[in-house]
Amino acid sequence: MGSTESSSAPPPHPEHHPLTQLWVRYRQYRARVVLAFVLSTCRKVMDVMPELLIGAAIDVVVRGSDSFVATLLGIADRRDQILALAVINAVVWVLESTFDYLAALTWRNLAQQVEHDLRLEAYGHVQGLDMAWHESRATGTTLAVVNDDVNQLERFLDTGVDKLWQLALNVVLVGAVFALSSWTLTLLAFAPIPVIIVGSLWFQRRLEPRYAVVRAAVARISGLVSANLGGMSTIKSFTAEERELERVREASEAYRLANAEAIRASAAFVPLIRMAILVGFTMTLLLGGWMALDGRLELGLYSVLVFMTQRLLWPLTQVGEVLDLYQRAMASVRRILALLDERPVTLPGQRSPASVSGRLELRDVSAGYADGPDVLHDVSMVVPAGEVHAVVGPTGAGKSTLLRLLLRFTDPRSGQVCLDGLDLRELTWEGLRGRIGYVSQDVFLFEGTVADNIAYGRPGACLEEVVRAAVQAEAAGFIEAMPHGYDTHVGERGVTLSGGQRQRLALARAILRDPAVLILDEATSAVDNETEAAIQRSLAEVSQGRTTVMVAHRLSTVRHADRIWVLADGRVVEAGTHDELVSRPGPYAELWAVQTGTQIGTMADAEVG
Ligand SMILES: Nc1ncnc2c1ncn2[C@@H]1O[C@H](COP(=O)(O)OP(=O)(O)OP(=O)(O)O)[C@@H](O)[C@H]1O
Repeated sequence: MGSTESSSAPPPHPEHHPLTQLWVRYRQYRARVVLAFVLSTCRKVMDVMPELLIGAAIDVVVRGSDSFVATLLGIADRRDQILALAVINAVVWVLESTFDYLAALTWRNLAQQVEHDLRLEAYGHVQGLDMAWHESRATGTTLAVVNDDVNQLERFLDTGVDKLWQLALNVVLVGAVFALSSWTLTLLAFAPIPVIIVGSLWFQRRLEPRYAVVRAAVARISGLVSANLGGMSTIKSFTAEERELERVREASEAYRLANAEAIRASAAFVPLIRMAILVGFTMTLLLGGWMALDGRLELGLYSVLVFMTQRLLWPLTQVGEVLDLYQRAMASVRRILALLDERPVTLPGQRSPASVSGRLELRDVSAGYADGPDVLHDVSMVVPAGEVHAVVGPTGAGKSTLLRLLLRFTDPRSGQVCLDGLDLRELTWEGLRGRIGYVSQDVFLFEGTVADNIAYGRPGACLEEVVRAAVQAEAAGFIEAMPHGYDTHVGERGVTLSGGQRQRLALARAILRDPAVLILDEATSAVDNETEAAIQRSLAEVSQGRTTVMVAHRLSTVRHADRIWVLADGRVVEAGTHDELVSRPGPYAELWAVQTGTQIGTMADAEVG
């Protein structure tokens, strides 16, 4: 859904009713929705027939050759008339069962299809939103929309819409039978309906905000639990289990109370409706009976109307339940549509050059987050194609922000970032990110095998290529030592691996991509000195012919870089080779002295680690 057809539909007005918005947005379902309504209607028509047939049968018994059936079908014999009614009855039941089956099939398949498509659309949409959007929103909140809210709509489409339609049809069809029989009884039987409708609308208005609160409470629990599961080691290390349990208890209690509020309102509905029904049913029974005794109403018709009053009014007790489902679904649809209406700020460009040399340039770049102050100020730097450059500086200096600009996770507030002289904003995602191998500070591994995780860098890579990348990233040794080697399953987020092992897998993944640009954000911070030295050697090899930008705290990691950029407070304060920088007093030389434990200026050739 969505990607093709919904995008060609005119954009629905956000203030329109959620169902109208769905109808406008997803025109591909319209034919199936209409078919489902037609089948439901046929089923309902068949459904009211048996009562009419009972009335006709009583009429046959009472009036014989003057009966309605005799007149209509031209059958004189009473036994034959009853036989004819029995045959019609059998046909009606078979038809009803058939329509019932087809209607249920259509509604349910539609519900499943919508659920499937909407979930995919919502997830696809979320993936397209800016990193800033993701960082500002609890994962669980988004999860609640993609899972729970989409399910809620499915439940409504599965049974709710059909039930609502059946109720409405019921009123119309039974109303027609009444109207054709006796106006007095019609008025009596229908008298409670306005009470029921006004009551329903009143309840609906009261329920709506309550369900919005319920949905928000669900999202809160989901957000909290998913964040806590991700941070379990921190919770345990601070023995904060009790505190966290308490926070979840509070969130769950808020959900329970919100639900209790909604239930209190919805549960009062049915008893109210029952009282209204009592009046209508009693009046039909009483006055209809008197009219039959007076000979003003045929006996057959009297029995039909008594049954029909039941049929008319009792189903209306379900209005509360259906409205319940309806309100929950509408609250969910609003949230889904609000998510789908989120627009990414960072949009891809149109260009995707066939080949890229990898020259990077920042021209007077200033950048920041949301409404906050600039965290990079007028940064200008050039990384010629094929060179290895490092960005160092104290924590909070803006190093990661600079890397984010290179990947276009965010755009500069002013200035330009260019690849091969082209502003990154002109490039497609594939044209930019497709050229980059990125190893982030917080390595993300997927549920799957080691080989799968490395091959993520280039789907379709053969095992030989995967192994070669692993060797280059100094990962082959520990992978081969694992019980199943490359087929070893790494748990969610790679929790079964050490930090250093995860980093090396991520490096192998980036190398396998064979990118023009390699971006490493603290890519070797978690490995020991020996492994780091080994990775350095392999990096020297893999960075041949590709531009590499690396951020590192450990200066020993970057000392062989072609150029080192020193950032402080969001500005470039120094730049040069390691030897140049250590040979003159400045922040780099100071940092180097601190890290090697030597005097400034005397340790240009110091070996570290
Ligand atoms: N997602 C964000 N939203 C708002 N501010 C942010 C965000 N990420 C970073 N910052 C702020 O931007 C500034 C620069 O942060 P950045 O992560 O770029 O520094 P860094 O040099 O990489 O630090 P570190 O060495 O600790 O990783 C900091 O003041 C930080 O608080």
